[in-house]
Amino acid sequence: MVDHGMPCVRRKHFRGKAITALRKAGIIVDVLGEDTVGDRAQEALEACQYVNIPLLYTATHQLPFSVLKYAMTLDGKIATSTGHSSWVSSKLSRQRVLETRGRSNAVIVGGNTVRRDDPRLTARQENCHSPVRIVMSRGLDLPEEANLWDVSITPTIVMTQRGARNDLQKKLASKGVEIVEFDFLTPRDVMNYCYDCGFLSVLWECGGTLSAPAISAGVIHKVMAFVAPKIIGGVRAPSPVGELGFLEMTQALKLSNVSYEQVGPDLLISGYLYPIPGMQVDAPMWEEAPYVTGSNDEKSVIYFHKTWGFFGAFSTFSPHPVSMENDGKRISWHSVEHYYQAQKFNGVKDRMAEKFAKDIQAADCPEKAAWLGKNFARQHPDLLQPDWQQRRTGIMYEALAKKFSLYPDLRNLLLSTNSRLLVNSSPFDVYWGCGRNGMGLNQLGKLLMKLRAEFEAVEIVKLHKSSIPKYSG
Ligand SMILES: NC(=O)C1=CN([C@@H]2O[C@H](COP(=O)(O)OP(=O)(O)OC[C@H]3O[C@@H](n4cnc5c(N)ncnc54)[C@H](OP(=O)(O)O)[C@@H]3O)[C@@H](O)[C@H]2O)C=CC1
Ligand SMILES: Nc1c(N[C@@H]2O[C@H](COP(=O)(O)O)[C@@H](O)[C@H]2O)[nH]c(=O)[nH]c1=O
Repeated sequence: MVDHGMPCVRRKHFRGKAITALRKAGIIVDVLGEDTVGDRAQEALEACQYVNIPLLYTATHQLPFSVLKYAMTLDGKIATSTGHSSWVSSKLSRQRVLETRGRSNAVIVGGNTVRRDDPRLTARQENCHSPVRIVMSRGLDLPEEANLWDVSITPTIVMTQRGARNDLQKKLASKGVEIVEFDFLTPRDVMNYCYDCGFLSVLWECGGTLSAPAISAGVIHKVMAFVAPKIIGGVRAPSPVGELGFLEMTQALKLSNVSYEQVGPDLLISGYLYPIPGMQVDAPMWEEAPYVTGSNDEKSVIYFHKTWGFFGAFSTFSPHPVSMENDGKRISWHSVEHYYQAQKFNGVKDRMAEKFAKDIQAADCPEKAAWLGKNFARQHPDLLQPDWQQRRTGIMYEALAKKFSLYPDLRNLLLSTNSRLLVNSSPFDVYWGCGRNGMGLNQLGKLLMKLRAEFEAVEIVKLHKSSIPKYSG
């Protein structure tokens, strides 16, 4: 395929003509399975897949392949507490970043990075491709003069919210900067925009304020972290990823296909937040049993997540009200999710905790109940009911048992899954779901399978009883 002898997979519809044409043009073409066989063919196939990663991700996710890159000190800071960050990583590491920029269609930073660093974000190579620079700024409180407004080398696009600082918009537009307005600026909207532009790979060089919502939105596929053997300290010094709302280590996002490379004095750690399409997940950091990948037979697995899916009723968000007993009183809940979230504060003798539980109960949809429950817990972990972490699985099980007992159709649907593995495929939840790389704990799936086994046991007893011949003396 390429002039330095790297092989490539041949597709049937290319058979013959393209290969001959390339060879005639003096390009060395190795055909897997013909010129390259055995272990080398496998290696070559992997090499091809790595080369094509942006294309594979873009095709699979319908979003450009996105890499979050940052340079941090050994104590996890990307700048000092004053925001000074030049430089955390070595010259050699920064050179690597320039090369990565040269292979990217766009580089994204947030408003703070522009205000603090006045970056150029070019690839700094003569006659070489430089990516389009994208600035995400909601308030548009950006300087009138900045390196990024010089578009003579490569374009700059400022993405903002409708109506933000029209005066500055005009000034920037007059310098040749493109302005794109969104009703509400989110990382996903920006990535959809990039996808529509035909971009295949995007490099995020922002700070933690923007990287966190980008990760939460599921638009970051790979992380490149340069770790410099330096310590800067500072409780307010920024870190590479801001608030993700996680409460326990089990929620940590685990990277797969991780590589470690020394670059000058620094260590470059790279890995994938989503499995590389078509490649086996290799997760060396995974210490718990990878429940979901336990079965090789895809047909034996039922994935559920969104309520509108075929098995959507398995989701705790499904609109099946449940009435649960509490202190001798029966209380009705709009969904299992409402009940579960409110239980976080149940029984806590505190007016605020009581109000939290009431607000969650009154939430007009399960999504709102989940959002409220998670936020309250994050802001007031002191108000969680004692031993919540230990008790929550049991609480969820009680609610599920009630839901599937109340609705015979749901019970039948659950029983119809026989012995198939049930997996909550939520990419954002590594406790109740399998997480984005399929390795989460899948607690919801496990509870449903436990419940199914209980229902089956009841069915067997019923069948047994009905098959005992009655004495008709
Ligand atoms: N060592 C390293 O690798 C790097 C270090 N840095 C350092 O980090 C610091 C800046 O990082 P940080 O403060 O986190 O800033 P970011 O670069 O993450 O920018 C945050 C800004 O992004 C804009 N934004 C647009 N949309 C959103 C959204 N949906 N959610 C959140 N923000 C959004 C906002 O701009 P607005 O306020 O304009 O609306 C927000 O203030 C600087 O000190 C810089 O030197 C930065 C990058 C890399
Ligand atoms: N501080 C820091 C980085 N910072 C990133 O590089 C940007 C500056 O790019 P430029 O103006 O083109 O040189 C800056 O705004 C931020 O996004 N990168 C790194 O590889 N290592 C570092 O130590």
